[in-house]
Amino acid sequence: MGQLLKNAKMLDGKNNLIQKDVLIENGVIREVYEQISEEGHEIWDLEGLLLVPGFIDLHVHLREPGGEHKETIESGTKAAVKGGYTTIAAMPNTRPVPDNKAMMDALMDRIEKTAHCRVLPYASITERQAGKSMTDFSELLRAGAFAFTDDGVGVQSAGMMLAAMKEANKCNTVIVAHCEDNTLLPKGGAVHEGMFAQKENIPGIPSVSESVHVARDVLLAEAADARYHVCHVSTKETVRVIADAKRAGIKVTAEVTPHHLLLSDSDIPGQDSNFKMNPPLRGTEDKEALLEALKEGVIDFIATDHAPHHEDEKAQGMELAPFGIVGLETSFPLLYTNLVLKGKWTLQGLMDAMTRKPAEAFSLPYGKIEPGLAADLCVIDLNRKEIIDSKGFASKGKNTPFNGWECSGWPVATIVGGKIAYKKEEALIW
Ligand SMILES: NC(=O)N[C@@H](CC(=O)O)C(=O)O
Ligand SMILES: [Zn+2]
Ligand SMILES: [Zn+2]
Repeated sequence: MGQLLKNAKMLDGKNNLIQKDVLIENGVIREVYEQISEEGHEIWDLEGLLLVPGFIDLHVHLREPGGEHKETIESGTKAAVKGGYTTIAAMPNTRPVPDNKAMMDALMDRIEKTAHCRVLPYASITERQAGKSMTDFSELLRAGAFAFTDDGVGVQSAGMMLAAMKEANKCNTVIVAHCEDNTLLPKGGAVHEGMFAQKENIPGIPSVSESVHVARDVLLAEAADARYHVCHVSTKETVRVIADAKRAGIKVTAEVTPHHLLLSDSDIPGQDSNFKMNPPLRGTEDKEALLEALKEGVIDFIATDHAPHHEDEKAQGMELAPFGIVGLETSFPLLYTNLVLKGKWTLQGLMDAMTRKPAEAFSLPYGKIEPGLAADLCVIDLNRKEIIDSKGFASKGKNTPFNGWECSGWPVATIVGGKIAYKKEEALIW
């Protein structure tokens, strides 16, 4: 017996909505067709709701181990499936850092036991992410590492980055980079070096602290012939560097967050630490350049950089609070409402940036609704309106700058490997 999803609206790849049935058997998509016979199958009637591939978020902080007061693999993946995600990649800035086989084994075990969706664990590039000595890539890959990053800090030494890229090339893996040159950071920098920083007299983080690292790294990637990915692009200069690198044939991909697409430093209402993240919200010109870059494919996909922190930590005020905001439970409704419904982008473009594109960039067998692929799916009610209220989040992190925003387009069911991982009962008849 299979599960037959009836009357689903699906995107056809060209931004048209078409009605199809989807048959799942043993967790795998068996058939996608206009009308599939109901005989012998369990029927899930979607009544014209949108059926899409489960979202993929390759930049998530789950905080376990060591930061369980902020988030756990359990709570973070619960937030993920509520947001429509079926695959997420977990950043290694935990305590301890997954920088050896024993740690990676333990992490894989926790994922296996507690995760509600697929979790791909990053290993660190350097031991303890200290930037000094490289981890054992092949051993970590054998233990299950997805790719390598020191996210949370930039790899300061060009020599170390080049060595890591050469090793990545040998091991057929990807270097994923948080780009930030510490020598360009002011002491206590908390927001973008721009209007808001000036007005509030807060030390500003300059755009060049990001772009100079990206410029360095694409040249290193060229020298090492490595696959290289840029995390959370925030500046127009970074966009220009990536566009140039792609033109030169360098194997670079890049991501952008929902918050950098939707907010700039002019939207920061005052000293509210829910608007403090790294990289910071930049100027409006940066924000516009990021959306253009995403539409043109200079930036490849969207990642949330879900970075939960405890209320008490965030309550320390703009200058002392840790960097980071949550994103898993609000990304699609925010982007659909503020980009698609406002005519700035197509639904197909947005969907690809959250499903097919991240999968292709990292050669993952997900991100499409096709026979033979895992039944990782999300059902969305495009007409459902809700006001964002972090009190209701599944995530332990309530640190969002989007509280009170009214959005349409809420995920109402998420299916991972053919199993229902999340279902909003009141929104569905099945
Ligand atoms: N993005 C953030 O503001 N914070 C991240 C670290 C990071 O992504 O660099 C975190 O771990 O809290
Ligand atoms: Zn980062
Ligand atoms: Zn991050």
